[in-house]
Amino acid sequence: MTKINNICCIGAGYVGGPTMAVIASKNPNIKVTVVDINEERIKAWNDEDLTNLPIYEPGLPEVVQKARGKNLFFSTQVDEAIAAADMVFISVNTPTKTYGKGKGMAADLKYVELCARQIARVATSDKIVVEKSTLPVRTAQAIKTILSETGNGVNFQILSNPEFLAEGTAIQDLEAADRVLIGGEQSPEGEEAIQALVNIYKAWLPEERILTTNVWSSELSKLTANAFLAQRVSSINAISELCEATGADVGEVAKAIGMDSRIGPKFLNASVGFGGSCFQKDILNLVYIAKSLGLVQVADYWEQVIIMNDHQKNRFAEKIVSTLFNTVADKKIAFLGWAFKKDTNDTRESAAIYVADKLLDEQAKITVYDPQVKETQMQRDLNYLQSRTEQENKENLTTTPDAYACCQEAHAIAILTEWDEFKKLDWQKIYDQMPKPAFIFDGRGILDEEKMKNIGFNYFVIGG
Ligand SMILES: NC(=O)c1ccc[n+]([C@@H]2O[C@H](COP(=O)([O-])OP(=O)(O)OC[C@H]3O[C@@H](n4cnc5c(N)ncnc54)[C@H](O)[C@@H]3O)[C@@H](O)[C@H]2O)c1
Ligand SMILES: O=c1ccn([C@@H]2O[C@H](COP(=O)(O)OP(=O)(O)O[C@H]3O[C@H](CO)[C@@H](O)[C@H](O)[C@H]3O)[C@@H](O)[C@H]2O)c(=O)[nH]1
Repeated sequence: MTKINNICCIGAGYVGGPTMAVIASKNPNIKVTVVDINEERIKAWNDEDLTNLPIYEPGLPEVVQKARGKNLFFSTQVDEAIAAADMVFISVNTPTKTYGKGKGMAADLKYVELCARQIARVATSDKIVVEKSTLPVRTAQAIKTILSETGNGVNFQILSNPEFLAEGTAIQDLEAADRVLIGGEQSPEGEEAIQALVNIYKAWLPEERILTTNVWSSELSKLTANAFLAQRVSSINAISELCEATGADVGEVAKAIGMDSRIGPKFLNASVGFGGSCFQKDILNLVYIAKSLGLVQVADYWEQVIIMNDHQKNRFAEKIVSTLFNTVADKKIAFLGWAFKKDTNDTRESAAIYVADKLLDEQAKITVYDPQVKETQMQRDLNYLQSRTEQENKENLTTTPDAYACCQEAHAIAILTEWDEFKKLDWQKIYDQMPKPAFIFDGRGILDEEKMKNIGFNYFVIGG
């Protein structure tokens, strides 16, 4: 029976950091070292001041504090940590390819391959290698080939253990996971490796929530779960446009359908469009896999989820322009929120970026307030699109650390992220400081429509 004493996790990002912090805090006898090539990130993970952790995630500082320096370590010494480990998690980024074959669709596996090669180069003892990153089906086979051709007599077992945490609720998702999925080889050695990983999760999760499958099912289940979740958002967003055209209310429709136990109430919030580092990337990857296999109808079916999401972001921006008398040129538009959802500082694929880009094309002046996102990040997000010069982005999109200052003198307020604190703002005070007519475009449906209208706002909500 393989007993794990030492874990190394390659990649100290949104997944590697929180996941290993929870594994370490629940398994005090296992030494867990999280390594990364990004020195700044590792420095932040080791910062004495826990408010400086590189990731904003409720509950994370407490878990890190519990284990860090005892059995949880963050380091840039990648080779040493790999060499010492019985089990190595690969938790590096797998973004959409931006070049070559599959550009704009396939997952870029170069970071994963580099990890496999590094493990192969450094290992002198047998190891279980765990795919934590989200990967296309059959990637484990590629990793296995790289690892088994080293010729140094070291044995490797490859497991797929996709992560299902959502940002903003990562700690509770990890501590009370609906399920943990472990895919492994159907052989005595494979079973033993699976069991070693099961034992780690069993430290805090009931065994019936730990599901074991073959490797390919595990890899495909991760992509499928995200595709189904994103599909729900695009489905309700499609209905939101229909609601706006007919006088139905998308909140009421979502409640009515969600009470059907076959549909269920979760993930039915109409919005300005889903963002985040996973949904779009994983669906594009699924579409690419289907296309590569000649499954045209399957590919088209899932691609529609992305098409609908792009449409939702566009039409929100267009609604702002058309409502403001067809011009936002030189008008101040206040953005409340930049993160892709509340309770995270992550902005990857955030709808706010695309809405801002469209409004900047229309020569708007945007001011943003987000409680956790830094201005440098916002500028990076915009510059990445290459729609205009960095100087122009800097001049036309500014930030403020205060929501009231953000909204002062604004022609319109656009709510892009559902931060709880936005609900508690003094909306009368905000109204008093705006030129009239004053507009709110609630892209998250978080404000009380009647109250806003009574104050005097022209209030537009998605699906209302
Ligand atoms: N973010 C999420 O909520 C989430 C949830 C579930 C699954 N996933 C998947 O998990 C994986 C990681 O996502 P993330 O959001 O944590 O990414 P991330 O970009 O936040 O972190 C990845 C880290 O890996 C590091 N890295 C890359 N190559 C390396 C190497 N060769 N050696 C050492 N470090 C290296 C990077 O410097 C980076 O800090 C992705 O495949 C993603 O799809 C993400
Ligand atoms: O009813 C809803 C639910 C979500 N969203 C949006 O959808 C996006 C994604 O939200 P969420 O799924 O909560 O966050 P992620 O951190 O992206 O988590 C998803 O992606 C992760 C990475 O693969 C998976 O591990 C998680 O299970 C999966 O929920 C965000 O922009 C949300 O605002 C909506 O617009 N309406």
